[in-house]
Amino acid sequence: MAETHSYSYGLIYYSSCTVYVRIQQGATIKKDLKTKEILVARVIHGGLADRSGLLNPGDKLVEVNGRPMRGLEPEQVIQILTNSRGTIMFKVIPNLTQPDNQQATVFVRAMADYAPALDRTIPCPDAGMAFHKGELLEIVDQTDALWWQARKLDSSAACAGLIPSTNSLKKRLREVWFSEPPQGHSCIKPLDSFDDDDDDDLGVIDLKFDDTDEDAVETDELSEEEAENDYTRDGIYIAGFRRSIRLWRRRTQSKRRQSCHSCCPTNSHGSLANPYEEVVTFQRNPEDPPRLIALIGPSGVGVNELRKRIIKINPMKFQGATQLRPLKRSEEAGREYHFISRELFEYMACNHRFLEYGEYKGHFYGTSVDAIKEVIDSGKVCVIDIEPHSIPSIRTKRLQPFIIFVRPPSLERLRQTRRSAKIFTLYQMERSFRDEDFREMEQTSGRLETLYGHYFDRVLVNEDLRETCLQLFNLIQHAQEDQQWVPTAWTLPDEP
Ligand SMILES: Nc1ncnc2c1ncn2[C@@H]1O[C@H](COP(=O)(O)OP(=O)(O)OP(=O)(O)O)[C@@H](O)[C@H]1O
Repeated sequence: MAETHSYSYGLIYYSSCTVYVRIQQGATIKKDLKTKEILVARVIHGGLADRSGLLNPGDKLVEVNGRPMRGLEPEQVIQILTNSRGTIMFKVIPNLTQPDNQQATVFVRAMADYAPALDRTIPCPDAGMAFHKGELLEIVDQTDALWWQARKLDSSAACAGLIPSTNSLKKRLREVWFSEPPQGHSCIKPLDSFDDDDDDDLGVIDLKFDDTDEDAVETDELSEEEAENDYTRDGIYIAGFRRSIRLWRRRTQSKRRQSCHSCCPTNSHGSLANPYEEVVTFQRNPEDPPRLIALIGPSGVGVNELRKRIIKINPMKFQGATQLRPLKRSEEAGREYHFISRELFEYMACNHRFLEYGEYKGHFYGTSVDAIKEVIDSGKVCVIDIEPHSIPSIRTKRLQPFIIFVRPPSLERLRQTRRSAKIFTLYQMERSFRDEDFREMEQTSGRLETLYGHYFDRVLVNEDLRETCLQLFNLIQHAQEDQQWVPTAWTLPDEP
């Protein structure tokens, strides 16, 4: 049965099969279709009725100002209330079999959007509470299997609102998902197919290439041996992201973007599994390994630059994760890369041991979870730059990542601050930024926030490089030392 209700005495909302009405602020009533009696359906947490303690679900509303209620329709009851002036007297027969409502409050992070106004199934749309992905909710009542009551943590509203239970929301998301046109899963590819597709990509790109840029073109002549501003300090090797990895990212960018849309856990299909993620406040014990710091941002925004700078400031405290690749003459095992056989690489890829992997010029490259863990276990803060689709792989109890999204400033500020900056493109190693790069950065940034924003612990606007570096430094400290909301699963003891 659906519910209708009124915020004040004057407002009535109801749907056709509805026999619930909200009286005053904080309760809904319903008509029992068998007995024709008017009952209190629900008491809204924090509302007037709840605070008075006088009304409970199941109470029979016998009279209002001396007028019998039996046989009336809920909207007639509301009309009576609307027309009443001064004190309104309710005669109520209490429901003596109150359900045990002593449940613990649960905190969750919404992993899907919800709009009561668009939900045909909500019993009482006016009592519903809209929320967006990423918002923290305090669930105060779960007595009803289908509809819970919750408050937003960052809201000052005293009154709770109706939200769908996990199962109701899953059902609704499933309906939405089935009504969407099917998406191709281009992400499901055997390892070997990367090479061929990359060549295709290059073909397309070559056609688009602007002649005036010829001098700067390096495409396939890019030196693989070339490290990128890598250097050693105090005997510690400090690496930026290797060019080969970044080139691979560039080459496969369009495909990975597609795959994000069709099968990433942030679309309606993915959130089906867990539309509410239970969370708790968490204070890291100083004795525990540091939390992983993961930077995410649109290409060119400065994620790699920030990461390198932070590590350079204090290489004894911060470190990147060593990547895996076949050994070359000039390289030293365990410095830029760890080296493993192709068989082992494929085995690790199949067993989800990489956060990210790819192939460039016949060589596989990857960042393994073990490499990150190695840094963390050494007591250093591991700072990595990841692609958004890798977020679910790192959101584990083992790594406990603090995810920072690096957002570009306004177009105007980008033009001003990036005058001497060089963009790294598939066609050219380093060229000046153009307006179209800035616009693409802005669009990608918006898309990433829409798709993945609920995973971001903080957003950092990279305007002035020195200032952003300082802010990043402070954020990293905050991640390690201050209390935060994290998935409850991270705090549970390991199963034997
Ligand atoms: N705040 C800033 N002000 C000026 N220049 C910046 C700023 N942030 C980054 N840059 C410069 O912008 C360029 C691109 O930065 P970076 O290489 O870190 O991009 P990215 O986010 O890692 O993207 P990609 O991985 O695609 O290269 C570099 O030349 C970097 O020095």
